[in-house]
Amino acid sequence: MADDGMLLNFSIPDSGILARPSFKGGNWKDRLTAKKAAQNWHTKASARLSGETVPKKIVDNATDVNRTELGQRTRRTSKSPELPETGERPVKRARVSGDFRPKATEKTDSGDFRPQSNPAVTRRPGEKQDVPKGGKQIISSLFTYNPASTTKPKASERRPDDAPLEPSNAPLSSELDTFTSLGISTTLAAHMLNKMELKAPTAIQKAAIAQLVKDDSDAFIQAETGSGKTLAYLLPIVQRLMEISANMKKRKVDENVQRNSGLFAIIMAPTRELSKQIALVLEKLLGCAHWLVATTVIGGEKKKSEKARLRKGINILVATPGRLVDHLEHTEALDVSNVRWLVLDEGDRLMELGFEQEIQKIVGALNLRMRAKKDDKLKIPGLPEKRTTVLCSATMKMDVERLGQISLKDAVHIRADPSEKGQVENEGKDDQSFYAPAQLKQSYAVVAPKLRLVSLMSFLKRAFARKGSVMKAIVFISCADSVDFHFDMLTGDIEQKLKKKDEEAKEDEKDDDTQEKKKKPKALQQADPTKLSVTNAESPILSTKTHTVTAYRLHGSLQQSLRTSTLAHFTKNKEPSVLIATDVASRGLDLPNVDLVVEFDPAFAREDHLHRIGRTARAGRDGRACIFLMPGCEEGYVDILKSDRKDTETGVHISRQDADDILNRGLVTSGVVDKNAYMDKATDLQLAIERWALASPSRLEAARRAFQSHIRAYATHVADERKYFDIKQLHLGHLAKAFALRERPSGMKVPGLRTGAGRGDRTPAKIRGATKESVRERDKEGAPKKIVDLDLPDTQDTEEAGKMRKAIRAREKFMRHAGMASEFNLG
Ligand SMILES: Nc1ncnc2c1ncn2[C@@H]1O[C@H](COP(=O)(O)OP(=O)(O)OP(=O)(O)O)[C@@H](O)[C@H]1O
Repeated sequence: MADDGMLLNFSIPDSGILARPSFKGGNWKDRLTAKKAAQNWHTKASARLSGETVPKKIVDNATDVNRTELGQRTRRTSKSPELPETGERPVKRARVSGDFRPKATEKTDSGDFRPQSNPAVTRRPGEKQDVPKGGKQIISSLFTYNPASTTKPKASERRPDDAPLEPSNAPLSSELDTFTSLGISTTLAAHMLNKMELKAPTAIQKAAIAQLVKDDSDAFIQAETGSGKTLAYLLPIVQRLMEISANMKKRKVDENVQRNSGLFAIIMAPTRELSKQIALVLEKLLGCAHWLVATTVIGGEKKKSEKARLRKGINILVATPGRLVDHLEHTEALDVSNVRWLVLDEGDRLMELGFEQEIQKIVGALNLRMRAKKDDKLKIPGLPEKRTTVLCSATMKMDVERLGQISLKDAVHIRADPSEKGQVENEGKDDQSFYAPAQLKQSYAVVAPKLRLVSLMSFLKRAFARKGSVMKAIVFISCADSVDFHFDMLTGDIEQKLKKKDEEAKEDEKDDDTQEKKKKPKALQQADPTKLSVTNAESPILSTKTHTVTAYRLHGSLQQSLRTSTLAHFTKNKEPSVLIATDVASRGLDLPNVDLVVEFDPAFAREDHLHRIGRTARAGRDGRACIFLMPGCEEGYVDILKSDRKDTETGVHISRQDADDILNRGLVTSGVVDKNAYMDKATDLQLAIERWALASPSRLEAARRAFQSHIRAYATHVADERKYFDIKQLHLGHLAKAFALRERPSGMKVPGLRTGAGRGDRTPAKIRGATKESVRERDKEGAPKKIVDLDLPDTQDTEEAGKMRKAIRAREKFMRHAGMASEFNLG
């Protein structure tokens, strides 16, 4: 065969065909450890190639960083050594607390194998490590031992629902549907058009206004979130009062209704924020009837100034129940004998929060004083003889029936006419089914506990990547401590830690601390978790070169004035922003331009979920919502969410995302799916967050508190849904990683967690033999905090145990509600 002139160079280098990888990143010790590990493997691999047998090395499956300085994670890059097929681990791997799974070479989610290399951890020299007394730092790789999804995504779930959907809560578009056609005066309608830009009523407004303007029957207004229920009850009241006023003028009884003519309407709402919001809408409406005066009496405000306002005279009062009862008992000037409209906004929430007694007291006082005034000669002409009570919510069941017994008589159930555009035909359907707005695009993300934190970051990074794609987002988190932790992290200098990951020069190490301080942007230094006075700051990790993203926090432990100013700031901010909040922001709040709601922690009940996602897609606008679920029993919750819309065969369309998609889209900018790239980036991010948390004792403390509170909150899902949110299925060790923690949960003394060795059954909710006091947490002042005690009896099958469990659940529910009441700082 003729020589074709090509020479193939098959010469083998002296080092052999197995090139030694070069290691970058980590400090010198880390690199040395990794290098040794690779050398070790290299020797074994060479020996195998030459047919020698290698004695099996017994490796410790727990790594103690107190003992061993952990090496730089051996990345699975093209430079990394390939995995030996024997299943031997080249280096030690870390074991996650409570993780007793096989120690052999591990299979990743995608089915490929990754070496159980040194744990993915680097401790920066100079980092202060607040390691628990006698405790170990448990470090695990992000992508190992994650539970696999138990469900297969359906083809339809894989694609986002791009079809434009008819909004179900938008104003009606027919020319015939006007406010005046419903009995609203031209003055009021013109005012709404000119000053509030409200042209036509929504479907629920059409139904409610027509009823309440002409009739004094009690009513039960139920419509989906963002459908304009506030105006549905406010407009008829203002209209009726304007009519009475005009009537007085005509009969020359008086000039007009004056502020001292009497209190005619009371509107009660469960939270202070909602009360203020209602008062704001009312104030705008009263712009065309300035002689009518409205005010608020809510907890957290100065009682003295409220009393002064009540003394001057008020026609419409917006109140939280606790404060109203207080004034009824102690403020003589508060005369309720003329009250003819009582509105209970978010009626179901009022009952849930245990305001039954307060409502009973208020209704009792109104009845008593109204009767006493019956024969009064100085009656206001045109004032109805009977009081109308209106109950209002997007979700109402069970408790509301009880509320109805207390306050409603022969109530009319007002719902949107199903023949209106976008409305759901409810005929023959469960009367207690509630819907999310039809145009709201929903998705769920299946994310393993260890990946939760990086997935959230990636999700938000992606959402805010392009300016204008998402302007405002709300992230719902179960408890205040966790909100603080996540807010602090979002506003922390993690990006800097990420950038610095490869700069491991010794000079750097020496003055690491000072450099850290210098590089901290001003805004970030403010965002100290211990300083609750800071509720907004720039988020470097979400901001891009072209725009800044601001993070906000909101929860019930913040001072009322801060809560109010935070919401006002978030509302006014024209730049991209994200609000990290507890359920304090879930009910009734109308925050403009919220395009995305993320339920990072699922709501405690399906109704709460509907209210949360209802913060977007309001009044016909678009919106997106995503709920994070963990693989396993939580995935079953999707079926519940799908049943939220029963007008279609398949239920509501909810698309699915997996952690891989989220991480790839959020962290890898090339757009190409590259498993190695996103895994590396996610690991870097997780490490940067862990280093950031470890660098400050106060942050570490905040992370632990957040983790503990999260577990406690998890135990308070309603009984019906506990099969999806089963605390016994929670892998606490993995979950701790989502709080940037490297310590054993048992060492943290999580209430409800069995401490010590032998946690084989991993049933943290069981605290057999534990006294309440032993799991009771104390607040800063040393006062015992409320606890959720889930102590279940061992004899679960006996009738007695069944009864006991019922009683315990009832108590839990109470505790939850009691906890929420304090969370909201109500009344
Ligand atoms: N007729 C209308 N035309 C246009 N926008 C309206 C109309 N009525 C109300 N809105 C707007 O719709 C938004 C939602 O109204 P509102 O807060 O009353 O909803 P809701 O039904 O009480 O929601 P939720 O159940 O979440 O409390 C507000 O921004 C309000 O200004």
